[in-house]
Amino acid sequence: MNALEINGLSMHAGMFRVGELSLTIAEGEYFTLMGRTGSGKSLLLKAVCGLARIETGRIYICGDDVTALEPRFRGIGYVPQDGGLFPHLNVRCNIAFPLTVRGTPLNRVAAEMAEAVETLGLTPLLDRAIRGLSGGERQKVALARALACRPRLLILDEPVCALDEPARYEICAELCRVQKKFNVATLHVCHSRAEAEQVSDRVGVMHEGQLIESGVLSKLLSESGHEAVQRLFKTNGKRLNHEI
Ligand SMILES: Nc1ncnc2c1ncn2[C@@H]1O[C@H](COP(=O)(O)OP(=O)(O)OP(=O)(O)O)[C@@H](O)[C@H]1O
Repeated sequence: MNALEINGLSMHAGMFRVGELSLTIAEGEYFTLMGRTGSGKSLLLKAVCGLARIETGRIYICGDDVTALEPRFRGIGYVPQDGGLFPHLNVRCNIAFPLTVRGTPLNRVAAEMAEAVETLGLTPLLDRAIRGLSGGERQKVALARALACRPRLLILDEPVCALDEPARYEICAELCRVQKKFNVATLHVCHSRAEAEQVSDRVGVMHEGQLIESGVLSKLLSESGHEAVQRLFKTNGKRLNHEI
């Protein structure tokens, strides 16, 4: 069974149109979505999360049709670009937040979040305020929060874009390790070929609202005849590790 299946999705925002677009991500697969700025990646993520209205198509998560479901019932762990942490809550309360809003009994919250906390080495930070954490620590907290509810699909929107290069590498290595440990299918938007090479099983390329190519990155690099794909990776490859 696929972790995510999108069939014939179309939507628009202002004058911009996405689709029709179909995509599948297998159970446990790490899928990276790339594309020039403004190609529609964030709109697609919002549609999958249930934060934007679609016009046609269906979205299935682990076989369940979630097209009409509210975001909180879709079983998605979402890490937005800026981490989206609550500055007035400490690390522990940030990670616990999705469990408490789903009504997890208070005496079960610590146990439910323990694996995510331990896997990401966050135990020493639990009582810290969000202010004062490093960028990498914030990203780990955001990731632990997304994993605490044991999502069926993890969605990461440029999760390391605010970090310097060594920190990006470290957090991406951590992402791979944690993703495998939780065996959670992952949809990760990024702009860096180096990042995609480090984490992905497969890569998809969006261009002007369409998913124009998807596959193993090395194959896309050597075999794709699509001009937009070649242009994307040519620019990206020359300035490896830099955003386009
Ligand atoms: N609410 C909106 N109203 C009008 N236009 C929108 C709206 N949201 C997005 N767009 C437009 O849709 C297009 C795609 O936006 P989107 O944010 O999905 O791009 P992206 O590929 O995620 O870009 P980036 O890599 O820069 O984050 C852009 O031209 C954007 O201006």
